[in-house]
Amino acid sequence: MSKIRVAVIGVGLVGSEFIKQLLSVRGSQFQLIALTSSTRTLFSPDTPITSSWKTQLSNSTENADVKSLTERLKALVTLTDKVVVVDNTSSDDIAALYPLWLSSGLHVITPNKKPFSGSYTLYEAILNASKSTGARYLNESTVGAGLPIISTLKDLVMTGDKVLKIEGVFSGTMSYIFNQYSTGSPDGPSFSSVVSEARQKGYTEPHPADDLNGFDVARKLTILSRTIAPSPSIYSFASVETASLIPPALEGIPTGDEFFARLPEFDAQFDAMRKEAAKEGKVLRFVGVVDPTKGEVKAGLEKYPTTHPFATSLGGSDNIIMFHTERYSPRPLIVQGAGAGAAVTAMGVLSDLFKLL
Ligand SMILES: NC(=O)C1=CN([C@@H]2O[C@H](COP(=O)(O)OP(=O)(O)OC[C@H]3O[C@@H](n4cnc5c(N)ncnc54)[C@H](OP(=O)(O)O)[C@@H]3O)[C@@H](O)[C@H]2O)C=CC1
Ligand SMILES: N[C@@H](CC=O)C(=O)O
Ligand code: NA
Repeated sequence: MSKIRVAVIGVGLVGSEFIKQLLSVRGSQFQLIALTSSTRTLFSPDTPITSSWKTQLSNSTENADVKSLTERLKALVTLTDKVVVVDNTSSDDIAALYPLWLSSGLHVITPNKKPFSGSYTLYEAILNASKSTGARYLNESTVGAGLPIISTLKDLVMTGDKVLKIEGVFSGTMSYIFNQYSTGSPDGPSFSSVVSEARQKGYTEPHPADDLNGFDVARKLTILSRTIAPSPSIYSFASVETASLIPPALEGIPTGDEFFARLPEFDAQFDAMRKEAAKEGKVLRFVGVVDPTKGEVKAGLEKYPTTHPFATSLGGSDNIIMFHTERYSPRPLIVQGAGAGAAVTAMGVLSDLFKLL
């Protein structure tokens, strides 16, 4: 039986859950052979990595060295056995290695948005490297976590449907925040307290400012645009028209902890926005739009009537994504459900691994 050998890079929230789910697949053709944290590498092609992986990794004497790991992984690729790198980091340095991995015949699976939403030069290098060897990259969890968003979009495009517009709530963090914060009532919990809850629930990016500045949504919109048709017209996610929620005084704060310490200073500012929306009979929701027909890609905070589906049907970290296409018109194809959190994100990553079988 041919094998798929799996090397995991990044063993944080999603990485740990992915390992747990992977190790519980019964009768598996998958063999976990390597782990890399930001400080340690464990390369173990012969001795199984087990549910005691944390101890195995911390007992490893090898410092983290992804380039040297890459060389060893390359040597394991055969005509029948695949080797896949699962990147569970949010690192740009790791993203820069995708062309090397793919051109070395290593498949790549990831929830990391950075490789696909950064510079078009990197994105093009990823596409070309994948084409040159046939090694695949799969990134379902980059948009809507485990929800079938990328696979649905690929199916629509591949079968000749024309995408007219994709719109929705693309951020689990923003969804959670505004579902709790803006319910149509002028009062409620403080803004900083609900952001803090979103972080505790594992919905936020490693630095929560990356959610609140809208960049996470801008990255997802870039990925969707490029999945419809690769084009340098969005040179990077920074070209997306994005309305940040970060008060100017908190821009550029280096750590999440410092950011949280100062966020309560701005609760009154957010409260005024909530009150204004409630006065109009509306709620606040952070939405994104990709409109290939108008060439428009944008993300920002909008007001919706309390009867709108974005107000009535979302709870928790739900994403809702509406695909308006030639075939799905005038009523869109809609995907909805939890769009952040370790369990559903790791499930999306594992489902990509099954696609390699
Ligand atoms: N949480 C969620 O709901 C979702 C997350 N994602 C994506 O999943 C990815 C992981 O998120 P999450 O698990 O929440 O974040 P975490 O911060 O919990 O995990 C990221 C891990 O990557 C490690 N890391 C960073 N750089 C390197 C490196 N160069 N080599 C090896 N390891 C490294 C970090 O180690 P250290 O802490 O030591 O720096 C950390 O353990 C991100 O790209 C995120 O955008 C996607 C969808 C949903
Ligand atoms: N921080 C992101 C995680 C998933 O992509 C979000 O809140 O949606
Ligand atoms: Na998804």
